[in-house]
Amino acid sequence: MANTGSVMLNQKFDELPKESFWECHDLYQWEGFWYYEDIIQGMLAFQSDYEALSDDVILASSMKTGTTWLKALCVSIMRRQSQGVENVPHAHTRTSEYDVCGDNLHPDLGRQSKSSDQKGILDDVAEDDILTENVPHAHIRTLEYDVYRDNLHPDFSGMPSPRLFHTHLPYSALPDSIKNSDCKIVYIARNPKDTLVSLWHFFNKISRPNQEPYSLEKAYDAFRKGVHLYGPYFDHVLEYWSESLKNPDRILFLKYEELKSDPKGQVKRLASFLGRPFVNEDEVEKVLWRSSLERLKNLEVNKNGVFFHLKIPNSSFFRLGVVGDWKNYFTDEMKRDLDELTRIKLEGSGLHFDF
Ligand SMILES: Nc1ncnc2c1ncn2[C@@H]1O[C@H](COP(=O)(O)OS(=O)(=O)O)[C@@H](OP(=O)(O)O)[C@H]1O
Repeated sequence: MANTGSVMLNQKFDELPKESFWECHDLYQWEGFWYYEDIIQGMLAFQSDYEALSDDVILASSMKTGTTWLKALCVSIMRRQSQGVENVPHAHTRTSEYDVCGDNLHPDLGRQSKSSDQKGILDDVAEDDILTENVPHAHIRTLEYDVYRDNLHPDFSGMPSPRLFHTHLPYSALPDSIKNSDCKIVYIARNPKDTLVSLWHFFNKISRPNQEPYSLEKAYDAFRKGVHLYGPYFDHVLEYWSESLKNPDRILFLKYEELKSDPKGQVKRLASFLGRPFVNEDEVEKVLWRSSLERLKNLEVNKNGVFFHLKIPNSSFFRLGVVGDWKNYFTDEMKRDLDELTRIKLEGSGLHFDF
């Protein structure tokens, strides 16, 4: 079955539109969006195999829009001790590390010891604080990549509910099983200019570590045309935006910039949507601190660990995390042009990014 599928797919790949990405990867266009070949294979397996449960939570995002932060927030929210032991899905994120994908993957748990320079940060470490053990991506897996790329029928049977997963796929590419279920989806979007700058830094770091950086001008052109991993960015954002308008109880649409400007308000909104409202302000503060960039990037596991699935340093997921970093890179013309493209693409949708 799997072999037949991959033979058919190989034939199909020859017919797909193909473009180079960062001059070191091939991207294929599948139903309007651009992916690596192995991601298309993972996506097809995900689409045909995944059976959504009504209490699943699917986090979704285009790349570099706040995925790592959203995963950290959801891990922290779902594991809060104040919910009572029976409500805390103690093992469920950890289950995704071991049971879902098999435990032959040797996750780098990197459990740390307290060295004097980390002491301030690690004073906060508690039993329920698994973010100290591994990068947020290892706790909430990206389905089409970390789960289905190497496994056509992963075994989810040991996983307590609610199950938390993530996907970078556009809404149109989600399995029908998710679209037709009551399970919740949380999408995070970010303004296109910072998204592009973040994407540019990330792929220069992971794909061209010993080469000249891919120029910002080329990256800009590719982003503008929508030819980037999981692009076009605007189509991705708009699909989830319009679904969230149709179905606000099922799809929560967050913006990175709003999480930055009103962290407490937005994280309360997120916790309530997940069915885990906070009982007091201390809890809100704790979740925000545990998930903060400042803290995460200084944890030993994120400074020196490697995300075994992508074989890239955990540190590459944490950089500046500010709104408006594009101002340090864009020319006036790039700003004008991308703002105009954004205006055209989002016109009439009700969605806007004022950053
Ligand atoms: N905890 C936390 N808080 C705030 N911001 C954070 C956090 N973790 C990561 N980041 C910043 O998010 C950017 C990475 O985006 P993603 O996590 O979506 O990347 S990925 O798609 O999962 O590879 C990247 O943004 P830039 O700094 O602008 O590059 C990260 O620095």
